[in-house]
Amino acid sequence: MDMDTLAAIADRVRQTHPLVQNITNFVVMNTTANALLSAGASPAMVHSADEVEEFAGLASALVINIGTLSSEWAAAMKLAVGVANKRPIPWVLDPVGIGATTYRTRLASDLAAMGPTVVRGNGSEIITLSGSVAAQGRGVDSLHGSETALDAARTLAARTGGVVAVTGESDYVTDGGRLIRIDGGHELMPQVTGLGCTATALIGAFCAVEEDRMAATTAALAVLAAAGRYAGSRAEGPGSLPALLFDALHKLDRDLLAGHAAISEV
Ligand SMILES: Nc1ncnc2c1ncn2[C@@H]1O[C@H](COP(=O)(O)OP(=O)(O)O)[C@@H](O)[C@H]1O
Ligand SMILES: Cc1ncsc1CCOP(=O)(O)O
Ligand SMILES: [Mg+2]
Repeated sequence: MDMDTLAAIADRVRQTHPLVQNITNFVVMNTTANALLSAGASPAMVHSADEVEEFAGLASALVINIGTLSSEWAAAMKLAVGVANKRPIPWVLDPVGIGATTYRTRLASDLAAMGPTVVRGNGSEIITLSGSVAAQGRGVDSLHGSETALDAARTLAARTGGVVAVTGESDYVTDGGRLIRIDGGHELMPQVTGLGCTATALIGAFCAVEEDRMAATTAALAVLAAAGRYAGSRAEGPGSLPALLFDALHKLDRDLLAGHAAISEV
């Protein structure tokens, strides 16, 4: 997978403005919408059970993020996923904070059993969702480096039949067989809430324009890694990072991508 291929996927998002439906958490709605817009996609935060199915009939991709759950939202998520699977359109699962409570763990497992096109989580979330060990994690932040979740990621991908991405200092993407590593980003990124959710939403947008889900997921994470490194090196701290990150996503081209992110097949 070369940078030209990945940059071409990013260009396609910019040219076609895919409509991305997000059922996501209250904390990150604004950040996620701005990141999607900066990358050229068209975000819509639509979560009421009264309209999620109709909207999923129009969207080019669906993002399901369990960050701030309630039973009403959980029901709406399952309705929207039902439409996504039937059409079909790609849908991406972010199991935010799985392991923190029994309810959250059960819902994330139910959703994973519905066949997400891609699951994206941090190390602790992917380890817990894979079910290889008892619930891990303390909240929404990871206690595990991404490299410690690689076996779990492969196991989970084999079970869902889709792609699994684990993020952290390095990001990894697997379909259960191949494993791709993405380097870039910045140490300030985990100090800003919502950048994992941003990664998940970008994966949704990129899957809307690229059938090869390994390539789409790698491209989305490489774009965020490059924009994050570029923005992080110019930021004074976590306050200014989001604004600089949106600017970097907006101006990202092949050279910025190749100069600030690295891809390798592991
Ligand atoms: N130490 C780090 N150095 C560079 N990039 C990082 C680091 N930690 C996280 N990132 C990046 O921040 C984004 C969010 O990842 P992560 O923090 O793992 O998600 P979450 O917010 O869900 O825990 C990803 O693009 C990831 O590559
Ligand atoms: C802090 C918080 N609490 C519930 S959802 C959420 C946001 C988590 O976002 P991310 O995992 O992208 O940092
Ligand atoms: Mg997260």
